Amino acid sequence: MQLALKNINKSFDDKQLFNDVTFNFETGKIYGLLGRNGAGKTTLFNCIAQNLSVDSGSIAIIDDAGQENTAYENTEIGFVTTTTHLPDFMTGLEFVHFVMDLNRERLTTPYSARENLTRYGINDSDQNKLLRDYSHGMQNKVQMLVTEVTNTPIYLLDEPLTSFDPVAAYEVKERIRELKSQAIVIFSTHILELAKELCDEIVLLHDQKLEVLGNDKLQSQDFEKEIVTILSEEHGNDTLS
Ligand SMILES: Nc1ncnc2c1ncn2[C@@H]1O[C@H](COP(=O)(O)OP(=O)(O)OP(=O)(O)O)[C@@H](O)[C@H]1O
Repeated sequence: MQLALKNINKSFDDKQLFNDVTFNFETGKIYGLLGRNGAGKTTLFNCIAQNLSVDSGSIAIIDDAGQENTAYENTEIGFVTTTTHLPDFMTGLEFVHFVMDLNRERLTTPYSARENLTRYGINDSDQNKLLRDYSHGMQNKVQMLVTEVTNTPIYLLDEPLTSFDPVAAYEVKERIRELKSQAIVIFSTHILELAKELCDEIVLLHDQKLEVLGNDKLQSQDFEKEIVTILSEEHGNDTLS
C-alpha cells in the first residue's frame, strides 16, 4: 500500500506551506518527518487525516492492486496529536474499553483494556481515575494506546514520545517498530537522535517541499550537522507574492 501526495499546495493567508508537493509513502517503513517550527508538519498530518483540505492536488491511498482512492475514510488513519482530545468525564479504563468495543472488528490486540493500560505503565489505581486528572504524559499514553490497537493502515504520530518517561518511551518505540510491518508510519519529531534510531527514511519538510535525506547522510557521523545545514538554508520566500 502507498500513501500518495500528488502536486499538493496549501497556504494559510499569505504563508505558503506546500508548493506542488509530490511524495509517496510506502508500507513497511517508518518515516521521520523533520522540519523547522512552523514548516507545516502538523498541517500535513491534518491534510492526510482529512481534518483540513489541500488547496489543490490530491492525497490518495493506493492499494496493492494499484487502485487509487482519494475518498478514503478518516478511520483509515491513526492520528496521535501532540495535544490530546480525550473525554474528561471518563476514566482511563472506561475510555479504553469504549474504544476497543467500538473497534472490536478491527482490533489486533490480544490484551484486555486493563492489560493494555498496564502495558503502557498506567497502574490499577490510575486506571480508575478520570482522564481530566491524568498528567499530560498519561493522556498521551492513552491516546497512543487507543490509536495503536485499532489497526489502521496509516499511522501519523505528531511528536509522540516527547512527554513519555524513559520506560514508556522504550515500550512505545518497540510498538512503533511492530506497526511498520503492516502499516505506513510517519512521525514528526525535533529529536534528531530519535529519528536516526527509529526511522527507515528521514523526510525533510523544507522550503515548502518534501525531500528524502540520502542514506549516506542518515548514516553519517555528521548527521545532526547535515540536517541543521539543510534546514538553515533559505532558498526562497515562504510567503505568497
Ligand atoms: N488553522 C490555521 N489557520 C491559520 N494558520 C495556521 C493554521 N494552522 C496552522 N497555521 C500556520 O501554519 C504554519 C505551520 O503550522 P504547523 O503547526 O503545521 O507547523 P509545524 O511544522 O507542525 O510546527 P512545530 O514544529 O512548531 O510544531 C504556522 O505558521 C501556523 O501558524
